[in-house]
Amino acid sequence: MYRKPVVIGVAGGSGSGKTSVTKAIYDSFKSQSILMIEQDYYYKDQSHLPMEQRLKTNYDHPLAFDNDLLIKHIQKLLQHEPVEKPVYDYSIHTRSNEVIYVEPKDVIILEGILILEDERLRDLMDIKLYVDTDADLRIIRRLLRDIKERGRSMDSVIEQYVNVVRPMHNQFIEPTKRYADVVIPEGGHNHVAIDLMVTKIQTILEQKSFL
Ligand SMILES: Nc1ncnc2c1ncn2[C@@H]1O[C@H](COP(=O)(O)OP(=O)(O)O)[C@@H](O)[C@H]1O
Ligand SMILES: Nc1ccn([C@@H]2O[C@H](COP(=O)(O)O)[C@@H](O)[C@H]2O)c(=O)n1
Repeated sequence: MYRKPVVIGVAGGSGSGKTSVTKAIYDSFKSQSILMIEQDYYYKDQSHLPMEQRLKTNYDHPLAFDNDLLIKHIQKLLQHEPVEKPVYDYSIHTRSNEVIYVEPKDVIILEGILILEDERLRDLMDIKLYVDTDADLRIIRRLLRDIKERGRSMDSVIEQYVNVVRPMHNQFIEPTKRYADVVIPEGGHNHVAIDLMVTKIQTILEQKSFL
């Protein structure tokens, strides 16, 4: 006998605060059974490509992601089977050799810029969130984070933002807001929205029937 997991999707532009929101929800459930899956970890494997080729990839386009593998993994977790989640290394623009063994849990949070773009992923979700933060704040946050944590230079972050991130955001990410059940302004420090989400997830968990 087991309970069907609750699946929550958290989308939003790069630097909007998706990871912060996801972590805040995760931390509220620590005593319970919860796991996070980052769509970034499911960027297509590029280990067969030379570095100069990897630098040219458009990482903000839906085709950059291996959603088939992500969906396969979610379906396994929904059937209470474990999966081996890939690990992504931003400094080499491909997956690392590691994998993380992930056990099924009662709550699964899926987080990523384009997590609401694929209808097959949306169909697996019980709740869809979109973290909505103005573009000026997003680029400032991204600049600081990518230099500190992702091994990038200021020039490369700005060049990528202007030529790729911004146009792809407007074409593919922002339009997915219409699929969201809840839009969370400003991201990780919106404690009211996070508390409301935690309460809602708890209610769904209690309502889910045992199979
Ligand atoms: N509300 C906020 N105010 C200030 N900084 C924030 C806020 N939310 C997130 N950040 C910071 O901005 C950066 C990007 O946030 P993150 O949650 O990683 O965004 P995303 O996952 O959407 O790219 C991180 O360094 C994070 O600490
Ligand atoms: N090799 C890569 C892979 C992805 N990116 C950028 O990451 C952004 C998504 O991550 P967030 O945590 O910011 O949501 C996305 O906008 C890609 O441009 C990258 O720079 N290099």
